[in-house]
Order: sequence, then C-alpha cells, then structure tokens
Amino acid sequence: MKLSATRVNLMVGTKRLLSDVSIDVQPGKMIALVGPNGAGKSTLLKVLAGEYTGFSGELSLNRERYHHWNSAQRARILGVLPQQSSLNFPFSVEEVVLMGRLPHLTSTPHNMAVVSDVLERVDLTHLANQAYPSLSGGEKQRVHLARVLAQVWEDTGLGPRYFLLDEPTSALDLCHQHQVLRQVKELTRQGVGALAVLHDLNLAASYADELVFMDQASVQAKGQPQEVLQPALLSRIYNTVVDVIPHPTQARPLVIAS
Ligand SMILES: Nc1ncnc2c1ncn2[C@@H]1O[C@H](COP(=O)(O)OP(=O)(O)OP(=O)(O)O)[C@@H](O)[C@H]1O
Repeated sequence: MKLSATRVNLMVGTKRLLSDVSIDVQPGKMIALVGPNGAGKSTLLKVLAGEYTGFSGELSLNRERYHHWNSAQRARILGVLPQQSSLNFPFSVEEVVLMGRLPHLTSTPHNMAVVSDVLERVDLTHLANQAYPSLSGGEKQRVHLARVLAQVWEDTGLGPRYFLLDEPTSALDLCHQHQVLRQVKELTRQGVGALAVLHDLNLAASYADELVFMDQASVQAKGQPQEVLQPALLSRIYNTVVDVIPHPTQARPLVIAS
C-alpha cells in the first residue's frame, strides 16, 4: 500500500515541468520534498493530488490505478493543502474546518468533535468563532491545515490515508512550525503517509524520514536526512556555499548557508 508516481513526465507548452520523476509516499512515513524555487515540487504535488492530466507515467493509490478511485472516495483518504488557499467569505474558523468533513457521511456531533480536536492540535480553539478573513496569515494557514487534518482524520476502510502539504509552515512562527510538523509526525505514527514541501532544510531534517531533492524538474537525490544533506550536493543545487555540521543536541545534521 502506498501513493506513488512512477516515471512521470509532464510538458506544458514547450516547457518540461517534470522529467522522469518517481516517488513513493509510504504509510507511516513522512517525506520532505525540498529544492530551490521553480524545481517542480508543487507541480509534482499537484500531479499526486490528481490536478494534472496529460502527463505520461503511472500514478497509483493503495495498490489500485489512481483513476480507479472516484473523487469522493479519494477525498476520504487523500488530504491536500495547496500553497495558497483563497477564501474571502466571512465563514467562521470552525465552519472552514468543518468543510474538511464534507467527503464524510458521518453525524454532525461526530464531525463537530473532530473539528474541536483538530482545532486544539493546531492551537486555534480560542479563535473557533472568529471570522476567517479577519485572521492573521499564520492563523489562516493553520485553519487550512486543520481543515485537511479533519478531512483525513479517521480510517474509513479504504486503506491507508495520505497528506500532501505544500509549504505548510511558510507563514508560521518558530513555535507553530514545530507544533504543526509534530502533529503531522504524530499522524504518520498512526499509519498516515505524508509528503510535505519544505524550504527549511533543518525543519525537514528534524521531522522527515526521507528527503527528496528536486531541481530542474527532476529528482536529484533521495534518502535519509544524514545521507542526502551533503555540502557538495546542497552547494550545487542551491548555487551558494552550504556547510553541514552535526547538530549540537540532536542526532541530525545542521545545515548552514552563507
Ligand atoms: N501551468 C504552467 N505553465 C507553465 N509553466 C509552469 C506552469 N506551472 C508551473 N510552471 C513552471 O514550472 C516550474 C516549476 O514550478 P513549481 O511551482 O512546481 O515549482 P516549485 O518547486 O514548487 O517552486 P517554489 O519553491 O518557488 O514554490 C516553474 O518554473 C514554473 O514557472
């Protein structure tokens, strides 16, 4: 069981967006998808989310061809947080998160209990009744993450569940970056598979089981953080001098760019 893309190639017009890209998102594992701006990370995430047609290669979800699943079934096992979510209507925080429950035919009391649970996990309980448009940028980002958590909160009998998160921590302060990734990690311990696009390599090294490096539309390296976070690779990919030293207190590398 896994969510996987195999040898995916995607052209838009004359531009190659993905070149022979393969990735496996395994239940119980967290992958950080990293690499410079324009590398193709969001494009790969959109392919895995079913947003693109017209690519070559294979997509599969829990041992079935991806298109075996209808969109209602897929929505119960695959939660997607895009890089940007626009919403201007004055729904309350609670109502926005409740939208994550739409694919489920479960009772209102159960759905409200899930909403309450996820709001607590992203530290938004105190804002549950506030109008979404009046929130700060980081609060809005946490609302959308809570909505996606609510969407794939429980096992629905369709096999392992997956998260695809595009830069889930980009607007978050230091404390909430860690809080949010701890929640994602906690769900992977319960068997969910997660793929998160991250720019902060140290956050990625702290939480991810595997790093997948993309550059110029293709996968350049993949493996455990200590395997792939090598100064030569990073300096080449990011075109800047990068050092990697042992972290002073944790068993992981520390990346320092200059
Ligand atoms: N629909 C499209 N038509 C043409 N070019 C596109 C299209 N979508 C993406 N691109 C281009 O493909 C490249 C990869 O874009 P993508 O959004 O996947 O990058 P990314 O790795 O997520 O970057 P970032 O870290 O900046 O978010 C970029 O150069 C982008 O301009």
